Amino acid sequence: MTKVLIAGFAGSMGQQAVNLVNSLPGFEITAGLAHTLKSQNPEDYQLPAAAKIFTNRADIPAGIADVWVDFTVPSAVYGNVKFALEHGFRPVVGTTGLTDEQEGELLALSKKKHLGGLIAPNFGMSAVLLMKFAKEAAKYFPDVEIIEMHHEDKKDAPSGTALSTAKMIAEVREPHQTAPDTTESLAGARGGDYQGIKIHAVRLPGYIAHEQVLFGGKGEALTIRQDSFDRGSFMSGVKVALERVGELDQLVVGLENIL
Ligand SMILES: NC(=O)c1ccc[n+]([C@@H]2O[C@H](COP(=O)([O-])OP(=O)(O)OC[C@H]3O[C@@H](n4cnc5c(N)ncnc54)[C@H](O)[C@@H]3O)[C@@H](O)[C@H]2O)c1
Ligand SMILES: O=C(O)C1=N[C@H](C(=O)O)CCC1
Repeated sequence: MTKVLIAGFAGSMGQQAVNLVNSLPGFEITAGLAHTLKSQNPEDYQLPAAAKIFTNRADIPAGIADVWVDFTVPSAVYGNVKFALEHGFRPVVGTTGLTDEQEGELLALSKKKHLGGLIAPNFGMSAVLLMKFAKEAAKYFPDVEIIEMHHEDKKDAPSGTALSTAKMIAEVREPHQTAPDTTESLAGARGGDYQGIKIHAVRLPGYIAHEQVLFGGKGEALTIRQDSFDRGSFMSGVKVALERVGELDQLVVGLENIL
């Protein structure tokens, strides 16, 4: 039986992960980490009655779980993953907001500890395919902008998926600015900039998670779009990660790298 700790179990994604792990043969939730809680009864969050709830990660004993699933907040994720690796938990991380420098430090720590894990900015198949297709398209259409659209409760901007998309595109094109002479008469009108790739972040009620990658060429354009209409759509990727994480001997970034 693989023992699982879920950090952020009371949140929107945490609750999806709880339901997933409860339904998976061979896996059991043994612990949960939360920030603040209305109830200390695990069953109020669909956790098994025997699961231990923690509100301070320093209290979590090594050995209580094999895998640390993280759907928390950008401000907590680096400390959580570092703690997980230092205490022998294999991290499966959906929380966004890690910097390149933080990812590099965590990768080095995972190698030192010979402990595998996965950091995936998006567990949805449509987003993984969008990123792959966008990287391919950028070889032929190097002028590109990204529009990501999310619910109004999202804490970080741009989304982890949009940043990953930009990084993958940047691998196959020369860094350059499209329309470099544009003057912004309203600050921020041209969006954020990753190596010359503009990223626009939309936050609106009713939305869940969506992304468009717009490519422009001479007399033609290509638009690639994905939509996550339901948070349940991320769970097939989390399931793959749970099943594969035991085979990894270091941290891997991107679900596409374990499919
Ligand atoms: N990788 C993916 O496919 C994917 C999909 C959706 C969301 N996300 C990301 O997952 C994260 C969570 O999203 P959400 O919609 O569930 O958010 P949410 O706000 O609904 O849930 C976050 C939970 O984390 C808890 N929390 C806050 N600080 C904590 C800490 N220090 N330790 C433990 N728990 C803490 C909060 O109390 C809350 O219950 C975000 O970073 C989001 O971008 C990733
Ligand atoms: O709801 C969110 O928040 C999401 N965050 C991820 C991101 O930042 O890319 C993935 C999609 C949902």
